[in-house]
Amino acid sequence: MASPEPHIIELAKRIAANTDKLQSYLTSHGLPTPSFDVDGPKDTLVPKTETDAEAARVAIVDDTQELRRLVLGPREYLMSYTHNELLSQQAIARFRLAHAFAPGTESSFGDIAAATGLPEINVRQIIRHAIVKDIFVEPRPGVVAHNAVSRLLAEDPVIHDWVGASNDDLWQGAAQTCNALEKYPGSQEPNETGFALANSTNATVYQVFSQFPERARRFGNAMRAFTEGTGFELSHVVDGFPWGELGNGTVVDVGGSQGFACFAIARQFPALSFVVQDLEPVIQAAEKEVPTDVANRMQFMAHDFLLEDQPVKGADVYFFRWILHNWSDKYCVKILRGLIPALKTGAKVVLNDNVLPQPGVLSRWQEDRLRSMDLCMTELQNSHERELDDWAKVFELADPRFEFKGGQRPAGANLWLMVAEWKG
Ligand SMILES: C[S@@+](CC[C@H](N)C(=O)[O-])C[C@H]1O[C@@H](n2cnc3c(N)ncnc32)[C@H](O)[C@@H]1O
Repeated sequence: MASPEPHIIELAKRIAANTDKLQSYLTSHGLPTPSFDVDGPKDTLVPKTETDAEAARVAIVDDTQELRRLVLGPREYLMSYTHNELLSQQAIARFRLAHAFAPGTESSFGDIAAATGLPEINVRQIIRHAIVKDIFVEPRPGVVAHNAVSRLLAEDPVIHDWVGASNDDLWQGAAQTCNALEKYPGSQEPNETGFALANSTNATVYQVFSQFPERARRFGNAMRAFTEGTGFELSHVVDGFPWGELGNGTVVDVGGSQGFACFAIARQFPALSFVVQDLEPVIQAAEKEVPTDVANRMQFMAHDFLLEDQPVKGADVYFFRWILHNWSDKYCVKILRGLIPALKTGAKVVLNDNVLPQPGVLSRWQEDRLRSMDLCMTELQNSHERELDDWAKVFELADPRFEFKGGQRPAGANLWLMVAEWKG
């Protein structure tokens, strides 16, 4: 019997086959091949509906990473200085190195130093480190030019904000998280976090950002880059719950921000009425921007769910989109108990939120994103992402009269829709 093929050969063959599949898809749809040339595409765009081509792309990401780690071996893998990747990205964002010269032109370390105020020696070390990570190119010694990645940083302010916030805010919090876990063992408080230690404060992330409007703006923009991506479309909320069965009922969107989710639902279900609740400053801004086609069915209301019980009594649905994952179990229980005085029998609490998968269900790449977000919640808020059973437990802890009915992730969506019914 032939001995089985070594795993690295199996991986390499799979990578070749999937790369072929991806390129055939791009060619047959007139799409550009991936390239970091300065004029290369910003994304390798394969619509999620193209399941074969997208599966091939995802498999390439997973398999190339595994192959790389295998050929490094455990020792070199662990000794590969991955944190410095963040340092050169942080420096590029902090000192606006990508903005020091225009895409399509060339520059020198000295000119970049003059444009940014950084010493030339630091510019050289940062840019040359970034170049080995595929950001910028050096076509001739000492001459720097943009590639597609540095060009994106130069031209897309939202991506620039994402890189800035993820390094200056998230990475700093991450680096202090073990210190916070030691200092505040088992804490569920949002001000006893790595982020708080990194900012030498005992304030929460919201309180810190309220003191630094520019950081708050950048963080908000960075989060928006994330939440406006594929899989977060509001159509999943509109189509993923039987809103029509509520007839002319009322939906309260708790922590509803500007009310975007309600606007989308309202357009599809003209008999429903909505109350959008959020903190006072958010509501003040939101009220000024209500689209006229739904304005007569939208009420905006300042409501702090940590300080007050739910003031809207007898609604059919209390909707929480991307709210409870921000809070530890202690605060989720508090928020849910705050609903109880308002709940009529049969009222539903609808969550639109992350659900952690069991290990190995998703691709390694997708799972890594979710596990990273899980850690992020701890770094920032002492919260964590939850498995479906964890969500059930939160309702059970809040009150046994909540019947958690589970949920589903609409096809192509990132967030799940989950329902609990009040049986009180
Ligand atoms: C991650 S955002 C989600 C916003 C919206 N539901 C969405 O899906 O886009 C969290 C929201 O919770 C709001 N929030 C935070 N603390 C709150 C509190 N104590 N009471 C009410 N809203 C709060 C924030 O202002 C923010 O709008």
